[in-house]
Amino acid sequence: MSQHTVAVLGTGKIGELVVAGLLRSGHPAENLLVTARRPERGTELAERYGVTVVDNTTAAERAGVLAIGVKPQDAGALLDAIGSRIPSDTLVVSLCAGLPTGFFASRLAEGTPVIRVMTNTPATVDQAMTAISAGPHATDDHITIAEQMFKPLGSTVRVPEYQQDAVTALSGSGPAYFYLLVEAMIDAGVLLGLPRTVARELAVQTAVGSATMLRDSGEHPVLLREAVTSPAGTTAAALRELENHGLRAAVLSALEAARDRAREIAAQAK
Ligand SMILES: NC(=O)C1=CN([C@@H]2O[C@H](COP(=O)(O)OP(=O)(O)OC[C@H]3O[C@@H](n4cnc5c(N)ncnc54)[C@H](OP(=O)(O)O)[C@@H]3O)[C@@H](O)[C@H]2O)C=CC1
Ligand SMILES: O=C(O)[C@@H]1CCC=N1
Repeated sequence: MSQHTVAVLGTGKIGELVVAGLLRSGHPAENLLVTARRPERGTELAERYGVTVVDNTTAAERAGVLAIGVKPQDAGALLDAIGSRIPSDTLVVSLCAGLPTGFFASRLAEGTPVIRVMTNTPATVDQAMTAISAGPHATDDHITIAEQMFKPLGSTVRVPEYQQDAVTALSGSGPAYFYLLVEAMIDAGVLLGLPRTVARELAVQTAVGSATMLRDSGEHPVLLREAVTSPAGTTAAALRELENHGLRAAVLSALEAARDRAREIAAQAK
């Protein structure tokens, strides 16, 4: 991986996480190019990471691996501008929600390998969940390169591309659902009279402890929940309210809405 020149086109939140992760994993800064729409963003990235800021065309011509980090709505214009400058042996890795690999392939030279990746913001603390799919012309070796890019940021899994909109709904957007729950628990603690700082510490450590148990025990969440739920106890009273208010149905609808939005983004992309 470190021998490849990697360019991140559109280095916003997710692009920056990729840059930071590559550097943390020992990828040489001199083999890393970034592009930014605003000059001040480029300066910020150069100062923070010691990476080289170039324009999109230069990145397209120089990089062996091109990560597309722009919003899906900006990807068409970007590819229309530089697609013809990307050599067909460049590995194109899309980080974009919704867009199928065919969207990119149709704007690239015939034979260019394309991979679709869906990561998430816990990459910040090397706890990302990244799903990787082979698109047109992507071989096992290309997938391995993508895995080497994302393994330093957390876990990776290979999925068929048709599952990527569901992945986006679950793990791509997923951190936001947990943050919302924690936020609501903090507010509820305050409602019950706890100082906000105490409520925050309780809610965050409870989330961290519960997540660690989920990962490390290998137990089904139902069993972990049952172990907390004493007969005629406090937890059962609370869980009844969550079910009464449709938490489970809300989660099902929420993920369907996210999946549908990914499809809509793809349908609207030009
Ligand atoms: N945020 C998340 O949790 C996740 C996002 N994604 C995907 O990652 C991608 C990026 O999302 P995110 O990082 O949140 O978005 P950001 O808006 O933070 O990043 C996109 C960046 O691309 C820049 N940009 C746009 N057009 C160009 C261009 N032509 N040349 C150079 N730079 C350009 C933008 O510049 P400017 O700052 O001027 O707007 C911005 O900095 C999206 O496709 C999204 O679907 C995937 C998984 C999770
Ligand atoms: O909200 C979004 O569209 C992006 C994709 C997954 C997470 N954030």
